[in-house]
Amino acid sequence: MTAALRGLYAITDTPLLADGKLLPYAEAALIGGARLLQYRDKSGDAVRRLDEAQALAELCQRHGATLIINDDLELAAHLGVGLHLGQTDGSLAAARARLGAEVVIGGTCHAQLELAECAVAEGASYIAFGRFFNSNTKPGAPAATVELLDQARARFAQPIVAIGGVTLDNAPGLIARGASMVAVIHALFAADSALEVQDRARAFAALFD
Ligand SMILES: Cc1ncc(COP(=O)(O)OP(=O)(O)O)c(N)n1
Ligand SMILES: Cc1nc(C(=O)O)sc1CCOP(=O)(O)O
Ligand SMILES: [Mg+2]
Repeated sequence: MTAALRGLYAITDTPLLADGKLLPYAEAALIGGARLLQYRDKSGDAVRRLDEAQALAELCQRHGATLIINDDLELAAHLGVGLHLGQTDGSLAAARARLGAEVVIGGTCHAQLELAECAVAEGASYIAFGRFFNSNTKPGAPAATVELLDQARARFAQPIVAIGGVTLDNAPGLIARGASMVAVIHALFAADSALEVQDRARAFAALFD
């Protein structure tokens, strides 16, 4: 079945979800209504990465959500799940050829429609633009404006992901301008409890009703 690419896109962050928070907080986001969950881990610890990604794949399956692996085609291929690639993370076309037609593959397009043209031509399932606001997680990411969303929506049929400093306050403006999904780390997972994550996820998800 093709994944519905609309709604809350939760992205994990290893430092933020240390001390045993990864699985309970990820599950809370899924219970709250996140439709996509990205495993974003920048460590080189292959054993832990495989363990964690496998556990997240089971959680996503249980909650009817789609798991996306950041950066790592081999891990995505091993688990048979989705993949997100940035501009320096390898060929999107090669990833599509390897993972097959049905798997969700996303591409980072920063604030450039030309990058989105390439991503679509190479088989991206969604195109991601950002950063729209100040980001706690990635403050140095190139900045994008909301006007870009108008242009992207007019030009592309593919679902559009908005990322970077997205909060419950600013997400409605992104959705109104054409974002099919909002990708969130800090405003979702920088929380004192799993219950708080669940409440925040539910509030993000309700913005798409
Ligand atoms: C949904 C989504 N959009 C953009 C990114 C950023 O990808 P990238 O530019 O490769 O940066 P890293 O996340 O790898 O630091 C993303 N991960 N997810
Ligand atoms: C991983 C990432 N990529 C970005 C981009 O603009 O491409 S912004 C970003 C960080 C998103 O985290 P937060 O919700 O905490 O700002
Ligand atoms: Mg990357």
